[in-house]
Amino acid sequence: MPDKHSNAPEPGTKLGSHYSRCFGCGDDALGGLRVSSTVGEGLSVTTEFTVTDNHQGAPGLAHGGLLALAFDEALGAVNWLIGAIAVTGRLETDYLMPVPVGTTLHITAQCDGISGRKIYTSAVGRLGGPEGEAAVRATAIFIQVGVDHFLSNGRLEDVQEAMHDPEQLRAARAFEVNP
Ligand SMILES: CCCCCCCCCCCC(=O)SCCNC(=O)CCNC(=O)[C@H](O)C(C)(C)COP(=O)(O)OP(=O)(O)OC[C@H]1O[C@@H](n2cnc3c(N)ncnc32)[C@H](O)[C@@H]1OP(=O)(O)O
Repeated sequence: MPDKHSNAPEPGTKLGSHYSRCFGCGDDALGGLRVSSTVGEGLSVTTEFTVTDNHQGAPGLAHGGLLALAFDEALGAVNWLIGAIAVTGRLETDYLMPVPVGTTLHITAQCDGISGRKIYTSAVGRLGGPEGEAAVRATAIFIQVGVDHFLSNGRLEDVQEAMHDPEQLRAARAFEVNP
């Protein structure tokens, strides 16, 4: 298990978006999920995702791919706690119960360990409250990368815009512990 970084936010702290145009957590992504995560105990976060009319796959039920997105965000937020910049290498989801429109999925995500650049994480999403019945479970492996991953692979205009965005710079500073 990695140590929690000494600069990691305290439990109860709401984590911001890592990028304003992120479809999972950004405020500027049209139709995006806009989920936000809160620091939990140890190396964990909690994330709530409320299913709306726009998130349907089958009539009245959440689309599994969008649920996977919410889990990708929640699991990825764990990386803030260890000061790691990382991208999703593998994401596995188990759908245990249908998730109806109008319900809120209460997700708890945690770090399970690291090995080299790999960060192993897992999460459970419950309905009806944080102690409710488990509806979705997920595991993910994130791979630590350097900032050059985004500079080399991202679209230049987006990278440049992000580099001039004070909010984005604030998010990037949170990762400076492991540039
Ligand atoms: C500024 C603030 C911004 C902050 C920005 C925060 C961004 C969050 C974004 C939100 C989350 C996303 O959507 S991320 C977007 C979706 N994901 C991606 O686009 C990733 C695309 N894939 C890649 O770019 C690449 O394949 C990488 C970087 C993941 C790995 O390439 P690499 O760097 O050459 O590393 P490589 O040597 O192959 O692998 C290193 C180790 O990881 C393992 N590994 C590699 N890929 C996988 C995999 N898919 N599943 C399992 N394990 C894997 C290898 O076995 C190896 O283990 P061992 O031999 O050492 O044991």
